[in-house]
This record gives sequence, structure tokens and C-alpha cells, in this order.
Amino acid sequence: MNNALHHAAEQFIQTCHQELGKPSTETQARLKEVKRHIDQFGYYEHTDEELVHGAKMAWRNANRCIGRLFWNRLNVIDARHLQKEADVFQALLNHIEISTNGGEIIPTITIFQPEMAQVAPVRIWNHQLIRYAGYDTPSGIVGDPSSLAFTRACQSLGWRGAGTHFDPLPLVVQLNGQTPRWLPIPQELILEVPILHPHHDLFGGLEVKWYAVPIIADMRLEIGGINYPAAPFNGWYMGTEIGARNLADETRYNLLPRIAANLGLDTRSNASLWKDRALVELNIAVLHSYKHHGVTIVDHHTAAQQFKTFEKNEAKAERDLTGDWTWLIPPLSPAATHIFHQTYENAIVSPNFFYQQPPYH
Ligand code: HEM
Ligand SMILES: N=C(Nc1cccc(CNC[C@@H]2CCCN2)c1)c1cccs1
Repeated sequence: MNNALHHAAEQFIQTCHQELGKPSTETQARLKEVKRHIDQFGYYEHTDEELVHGAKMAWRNANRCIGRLFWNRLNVIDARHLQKEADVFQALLNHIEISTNGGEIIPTITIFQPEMAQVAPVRIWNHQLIRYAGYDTPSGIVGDPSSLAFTRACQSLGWRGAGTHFDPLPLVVQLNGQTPRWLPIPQELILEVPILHPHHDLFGGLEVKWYAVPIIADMRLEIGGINYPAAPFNGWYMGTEIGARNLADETRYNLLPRIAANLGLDTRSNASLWKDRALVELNIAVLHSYKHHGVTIVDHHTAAQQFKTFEKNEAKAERDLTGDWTWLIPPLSPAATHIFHQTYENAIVSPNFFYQQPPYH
């Protein structure tokens, strides 16, 4: 075990220090110190700058992320010293407030204490800090079907939702494998955007909205062999995530039939491409609404162009680009982007983000 950690630590320290332009004397001294610490305690602690740069490297290595051009502008919040529930909740509310920034979204990551023994010191049960509940009712599913299991977990902890299609779920935090605690997010901290099309009525009477900031809270951050099981991170949305998946998928909010009907499209034949027309108008509405409310969002064409620049920057830096084509292509008009017509090596480079076993079932 320690040999693997030695090697991972050495790889990271060398690359990190080289990228930060540190003199080799300092790197050698740091390597010796880390080696000694691992031999004595079985782990080692990252310095502040190793943590900051390591988190940025993890974003840069995220093969499925089209937004990596801005990897070096990540706002890193060091929360490794927090031990009490109240402080962890406060740090999560702080993350929501700081990253939302009134709509001018700041890509941010908050890093809680690393795994030392086997039990994770802090685990966040939420998939995203802000997400809508899903309820199984006799007249069908209300809210986000993706949230059914987590909503049930929250209810078993005593949480009760209002029962609407857009009930923000509570934050759920578990310390050292003990009983998880939950905390509702103050409504004033949750910036939301009403979705409206600039020219058409897409939804009839139905009020449709979505939250401004996607904050992934259930992935494990690995840096130099050290694991951080709680390291929530946010960027801004690419419009298709909301318009082509969250509001469009049949197993999500499934709005395409309703939109087609309101647009007077012929839904009896596939060849009328009514689904495609409904998709395009919904995505126009999403981009228009976020821009109208001053909330950062990127369309998939601009995002692809930014990714092209990232590809060029990485080549200039003489780093091998890795990527997962199947996730990098946008779900709407993929062949209209350069990504579709290129191949990417899906090798896993550390530091990186990984899935982990959900802490509830
Ligand atoms: C700044 C704006 C950003 C945009 C527009 C963006 C866009 C995206 C999109 C569209 C996906 C695919 C998600 C899906 O299809 O469900 C993705 C995946 C991902 N992004 Fe980014 N991203 C951004 C920032 C970030 C940041 C700040 C991080 C971490 C520090 C990050 C890490 C990741 C990871 C780890 C994945 C893969 C998730 C998985 O495997 O489930 N991204 N990104
Ligand atoms: N724009 C974003 N989107 C994003 C990024 C990573 C992961 C996810 C959620 N992906 C899971 C969903 C559910 C199945 C397929 N997509 C969204 C960001 C979220 C956090 C930082 S950027």
C-alpha cells in the first residue's frame, strides 16, 4: 500500500512543482519530507499550493468535461480543517453563495478533509448541492425522476418537501460514518431562472424554471494518491444539459410532447421532426432566459470552440490531451461541432475526479 502511495505522491509532487516553476532543490526537499511522512504515518498532507494546483490539474484531466479551457481559473476553498457538522454545513452554504455571485458564476471547489483510515471523515449525500426532489405519487412522478432515491433517503431522515415539481432538496452531510444530518438551503441562497421563449409560449400554463449553479457533490477528488471524498465543485451550465437532457429526457421532465403541442407541430409522424423542432426551441428558450437574468451559461457551439482552444493550449504545453468522445459531443447537433469529427484518447490521468459508491440505497 505505502509503495503505491509513494509512487503516486512522487509523480504528483514532481509534476506539480515543475508546473509551478519551483527550483529542483525545493522539489527534492519536499519529496524527502513526503517520503518520510508516508513511512511514519501512512499518508501525507498537501501544502496549500499543492492542493490548489492539484485541484486545477484534476479539472484539466477530466476527460468528459468540455469546459476545461478555464482549468487554471478555479477558485479553491480549503476546508480540510473543518470537523464539526455546523461548520461543514456553513461551508456548503458559503460555496453556494460565493459561486453564484449574483449570477456571474465563479467556478469553485470546496475541499474537505481527506480519507485517512477507511472511513470517509465527511461524506455529502447530495448528487448536486442544489437539485429538485422527485416523488412517486399515485398520479405519476412529480419533480425530477433522477432524484427519487435521494428524495426517499431525505424523507427517511425526516425531511418533508412541498410536493411541487421544483422542490430544492436539503443538504445531507455524514461525518465519520455516523447518522447523516440534513439542513434545508435558505431559499434566498438559491438563484433560479424562469424558462421562457423569446417569441413563443412553449409550456402553456406550466411554470418551468431551473437553478443557476450546478454543484457536483458526490465525486471523489484524488491528488497524488490522497483521496478527498467530499470536494463539491461547480462551473456554469452548457445550455444543452438543461434544454436537451434535464427538461427533455422522457425519464426526466419530458417536456417535448407538451412543447410540440403548444407549437402546433404534427406529432403523428416522426418525419415531421417535431421532436427536433421542440428541442431547438427549448434550447433557445434556456439560453435566452439565463442571459436575460444575467446568469452565466454557454451554448454548445461556443463551448466546443473553447474546447478547441483548450486542445491547442495543451498541445503548446506539450501535454497529451485525453478526452471521452462519448461525453464531449453535445447531445444537440453534435456533428455541427469539431469534436464529433475527431477522436480522443480516453486515458485516465491523475489528479482526477472519480465516482464513488453512493452512501445510501
Ligand atoms: C466552467 C464551466 C464548465 C462547463 C460549461 C462544464 C461543462 C461540462 C459538461 C457539459 C459536462 C458533461 C456533463 C453531463 O453530460 O452530465 C461536464 C463534465 C464534467 N466536468 Fe465540467 N464544466 C465546467 C466546469 C467544470 C469544473 C469547474 C470542474 C471541476 C473542477 C468540472 C469537472 C467535470 C467532471 C469531473 C465531469 C465528468 C462528470 C462525470 O463523469 O459524471 N467541470 N462538464
Ligand atoms: N456544467 C456542469 N455539468 C455537469 C458536470 C459534471 C457532471 C454533471 C452531472 N452529470 C450526470 C448527469 C446525469 C446522467 C448524465 N448526466 C453535470 C458542471 C457541474 C459542476 C461543474 S461543471
